[in-house]
Amino acid sequence: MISLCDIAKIFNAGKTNEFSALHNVSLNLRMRETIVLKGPSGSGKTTLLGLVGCMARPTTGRIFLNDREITSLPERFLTEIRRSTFGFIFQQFNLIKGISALENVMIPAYPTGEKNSLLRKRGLEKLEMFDLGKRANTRIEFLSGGEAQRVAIARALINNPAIIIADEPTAHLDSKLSNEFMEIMKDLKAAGTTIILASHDPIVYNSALADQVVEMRDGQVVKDGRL
Ligand SMILES: Nc1ncnc2c1ncn2[C@@H]1O[C@H](COP(=O)(O)OP(=O)(O)OP(=O)(O)O)[C@@H](O)[C@H]1O
Repeated sequence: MISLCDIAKIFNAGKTNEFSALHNVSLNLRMRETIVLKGPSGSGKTTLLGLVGCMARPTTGRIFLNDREITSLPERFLTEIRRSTFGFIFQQFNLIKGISALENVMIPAYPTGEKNSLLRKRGLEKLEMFDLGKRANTRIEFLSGGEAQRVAIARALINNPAIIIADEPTAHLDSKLSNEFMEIMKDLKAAGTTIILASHDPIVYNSALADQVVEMRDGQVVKDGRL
């Protein structure tokens, strides 16, 4: 279970441009389920994903990951939890041009300090999961949109995360690729992965995959429904 207790996030606190991005947010997210954060642009979805994924800390409130309070942990522990527990998929995939699909997939695993040959093997396995073994040495800019999407998912899986966090993953995809993305999420869920998606795409929030849909507006949860 991931529990958020009375979370607030204030940017630029004490300055003239102080902004309250999240307030009074309390949520329970169950492991092995699929949770969708839904809401208009600026409602706080990305900020919330960042807190859950240990990329930032709340200004006030506490976050528990499987009963361990993570909010007050020193930075090096947060970094370790982030690396070992979470896989991230970003809106425009954030793949690095000029290097190969395989090198992109390996990037989140470099800090583990594992031998390069082992990392390459692991990266290839992930690419092969998505039928991309043949494209391993192809530079990112030569891949199709669908291939790039699957490389981004393979990269998120390189450290075998228990939790996948995806921020507007279908925002730049056509309906066919969006549905393909959800099919891949379905397989990951079946394998026991917890999936947290932020999206205002009906293909995502109306998906049968969603166990919980959290609706956000102006930095607050306005609806928290289990389906
Ligand atoms: N580092 C920051 N400094 C100041 N304000 C920020 C910062 N990050 C986010 N915000 C503000 O917090 C609010 C919530 O942003 P957030 O990105 O979480 O919303 P969102 O629901 O994910 O929107 P989108 O769908 O457009 O990504 C926005 O008004 C944004 O401008």
